[in-house]
Amino acid sequence: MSSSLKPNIGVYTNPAHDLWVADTLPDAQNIEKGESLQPGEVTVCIKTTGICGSDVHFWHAGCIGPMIVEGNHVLGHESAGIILAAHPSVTHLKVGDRVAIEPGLICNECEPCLTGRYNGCEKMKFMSTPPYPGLLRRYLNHPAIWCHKIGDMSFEEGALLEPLSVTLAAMERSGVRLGDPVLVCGAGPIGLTTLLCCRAAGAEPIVITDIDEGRLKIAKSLVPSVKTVKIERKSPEDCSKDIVSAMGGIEPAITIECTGVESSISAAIWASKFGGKVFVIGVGKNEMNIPFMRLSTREVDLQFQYRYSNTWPRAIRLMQSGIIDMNKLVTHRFKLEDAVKAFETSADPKTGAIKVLIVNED
Ligand SMILES: NC(=O)c1ccc[n+]([C@@H]2O[C@H](COP(=O)([O-])OP(=O)(O)OC[C@H]3O[C@@H](n4cnc5c(N)ncnc54)[C@H](O)[C@@H]3O)[C@@H](O)[C@H]2O)c1
Ligand SMILES: OC[C@H](O)C(O)[C@@H](O)CO
Repeated sequence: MSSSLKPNIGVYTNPAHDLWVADTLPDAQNIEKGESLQPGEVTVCIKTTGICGSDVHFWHAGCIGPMIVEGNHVLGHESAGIILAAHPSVTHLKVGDRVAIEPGLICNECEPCLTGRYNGCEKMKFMSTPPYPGLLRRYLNHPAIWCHKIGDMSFEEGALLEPLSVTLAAMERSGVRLGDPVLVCGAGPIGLTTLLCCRAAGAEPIVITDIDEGRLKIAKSLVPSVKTVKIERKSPEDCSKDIVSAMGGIEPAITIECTGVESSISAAIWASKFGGKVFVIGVGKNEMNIPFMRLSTREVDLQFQYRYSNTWPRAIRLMQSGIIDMNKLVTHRFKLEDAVKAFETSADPKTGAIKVLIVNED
């Protein structure tokens, strides 16, 4: 290990909506003395971290539903880096290995954990969801089992495995098949990743919606065959007519909803074919009005996703093979020391930011 580590710094927010970079744990001196690791842990020098909409939300709103920022809180859960030290009990990772970090630490005892759907673990410590500090730091101690080797993949791609994981979980449970007419609502990072996955899965035709023309242009540049619909101030039922028309008169069999906005979910329900499915990744208000009788009389399934489980190995294969290329989603890069600028850029729609990355240049 290097004998002169830089001080460990992290990116914080608090209930007063401040955002700042300051010292954090583990302390660099303790890392150097080899005193900071518990059995099963490794120290990772984090190289790249993506900013997620939820990070911006924790900063601006101070909460997501019941997850509330109550003190000084480190953000970030989309990270990749290099192993700096390993506890002697760790056998499958060594110093110098490049890894992507899965941010959720589970209890391994409850029914969801024991049946492989560990995203349902009630005791999940999801790094960056209060009160568990996030990954936006220079150095991190993390259980080795939640560090996935990425070979020679770039750290940027390693960081993008987390949003890809969200979409892969949705792809698996929504059951998109070859030739399915698919609607993707929202062309943010998750919607665009979903678009790439639906194209790779052979969905056809694919329509993507957004209220922002710029984001629809990016969708078109990623997947030229996609049909785009700019959502105007119309009723959800009228928006659904625009969607079906863009699909060439075909009603979507599956919608992957990536906004969490009530009117968008409703439009997707109105557009769906009899027996179709609206699969909601987006998160939104605690309670919503949706066209219940349309769901009922058209036997449209409404399904939801909460994070992911067992997606990283699959995501790594897709990224490494080039089947999914998310590099074009990266619009901005900032140094860790400039994280405040990075967050301001990510939060400002005028910047055209899609995925903003924070890079530790050590
Ligand atoms: N379920 C999960 O585990 C999980 C994980 C990650 C993200 N999410 C959620 O997924 C959603 C998408 O994430 P993101 O990072 O892409 O967010 P984002 O905010 O960057 O993107 C959402 C997009 O939806 C567009 N939009 C807003 N209203 C719309 C409407 N009425 N019709 C069509 N488009 C509309 C916005 O312009 C934006 O481009 C968010 O709600 C996020 O919190 C959920
Ligand atoms: O990808 C994971 C998600 O962003 C998180 O669940 C976040 O929304 C709340 O913790």
